[in-house]
Amino acid sequence: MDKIVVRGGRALAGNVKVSGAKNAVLPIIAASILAEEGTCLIHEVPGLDDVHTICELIRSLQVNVTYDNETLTVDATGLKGIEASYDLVRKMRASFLVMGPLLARKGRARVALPGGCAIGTRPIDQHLKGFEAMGAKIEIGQGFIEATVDGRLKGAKIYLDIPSVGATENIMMAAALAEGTTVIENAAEEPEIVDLANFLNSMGAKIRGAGTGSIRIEGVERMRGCVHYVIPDRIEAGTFMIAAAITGGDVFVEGAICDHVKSVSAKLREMNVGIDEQENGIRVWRKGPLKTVDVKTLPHPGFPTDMQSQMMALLLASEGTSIVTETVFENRFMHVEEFRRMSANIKIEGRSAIVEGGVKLTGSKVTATDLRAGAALVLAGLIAEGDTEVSGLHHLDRGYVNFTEKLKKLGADVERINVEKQSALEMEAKHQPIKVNLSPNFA
Ligand SMILES: CC(=O)N[C@H]1[C@@H](OP(=O)(O)OP(=O)(O)OC[C@H]2O[C@@H](n3ccc(=O)[nH]c3=O)[C@H](O)[C@@H]2O)O[C@H](CO)[C@@H](O)[C@@H]1O
Ligand SMILES: C=C(OP(=O)(O)O)C(=O)O
Repeated sequence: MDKIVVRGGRALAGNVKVSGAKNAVLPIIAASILAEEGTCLIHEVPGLDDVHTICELIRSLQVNVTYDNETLTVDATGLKGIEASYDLVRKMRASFLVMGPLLARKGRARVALPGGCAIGTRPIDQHLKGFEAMGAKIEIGQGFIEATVDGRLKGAKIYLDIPSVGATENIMMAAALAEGTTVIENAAEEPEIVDLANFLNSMGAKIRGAGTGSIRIEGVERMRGCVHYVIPDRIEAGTFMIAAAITGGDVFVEGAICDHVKSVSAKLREMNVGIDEQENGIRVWRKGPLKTVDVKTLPHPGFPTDMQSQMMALLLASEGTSIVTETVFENRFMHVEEFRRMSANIKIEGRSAIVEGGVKLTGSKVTATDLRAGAALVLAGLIAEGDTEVSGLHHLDRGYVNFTEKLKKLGADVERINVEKQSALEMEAKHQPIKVNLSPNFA
């Protein structure tokens, strides 16, 4: 087990490079199993735990996968299985994204029920509604969802009750190989949807409208391998933008796409943070005292829920009271309790958190309750008095590559420590034999 130890007080400065987007690469890897011929060469693949989990999953379906130097090669020509086990789905909900591609290519898919998680119940009714509209029969039992279809899926008009990212992706992947045209209305508009559509189109799919609320997919009979470069991670970019702002630093976030982080940049500007949008990244610096702002999470292009806890950390450093409202997930305030351990004053009222800024944070032992909470606690640690120890890093490792190293390079006093190794060393030091001085004077 590891923990991150942060000693607050340093302003971050320098250049940090953003890795490929977790939320883009996961559906892209799921989609790669649609290729009946050729291999997919996917570049800018971050070495995250979630990426390894989805690779393990498609390997269990007899797909050949190799990962080298941020490039993933997928050969799905020999795809055989149709099942995603409970162990893999439990580890990572995005495993559910293989359902659409399997159903489209094999006519059958059996995937363990994802269940709830730390941020909410996260149902999958919209995914299933889409598959059913395309002619699939859905059965749920023994902890699995089984979808089957006679022949090919049929194109359909699907209206999503919620612009769900996962449902839009799953339906888009299934529809790519369906017979006829599918239209997804009230589709999610996140940049990751556009990246997936671009990938599918390079594989031979015919998708238009990705990035808007209405996506039109003309089904094709076969798909093939292709070459693709994954977009930079806008949530990692936003996290480093906040790291610069919270510490009163000056950081160039290399690779950040300005359009993808528009809502974060807008809020930072309102808070008195300097934002200089450049072609290959964004420079972020603190202009003066941080002003308060209210924040409401919404589907893209609104403020992302995946940036809510990091933003809350920043608001703790502002001068006054702000209100953070979470509308995407019903239970994404678990980090509040951990911030309170650091002396933060935050009150929860329904779906809103009332955050009192300007209270000096104190370093303490805290636990990441989900992956973004892990990053947010480290951010708070950067301005706390004394040491902050963040555990529960299996969450953080799902979504951030070399987080500690990247912060260190910017000048943060931060260390990742293996707890077992550290206590073994401490024990060893305690039990060192007492050295006897055998110099001639004592002989
Ligand atoms: C791997 C990945 O890309 N994960 C992202 C994806 O998750 P994910 O795709 O799971 O998120 P969704 O957009 O589907 O969920 C948004 C809301 O819709 C609800 N819902 C969703 C599907 C459904 O069938 N029924 C239903 O009610 C969910 O419970 C949630 O309240 O988008 C979220 C919202 O931006 C992000 O926080 C996650 O980081
Ligand atoms: C909630 C997140 O991811 P996931 O949907 O994979 O749980 C996230 O990236 O913050």
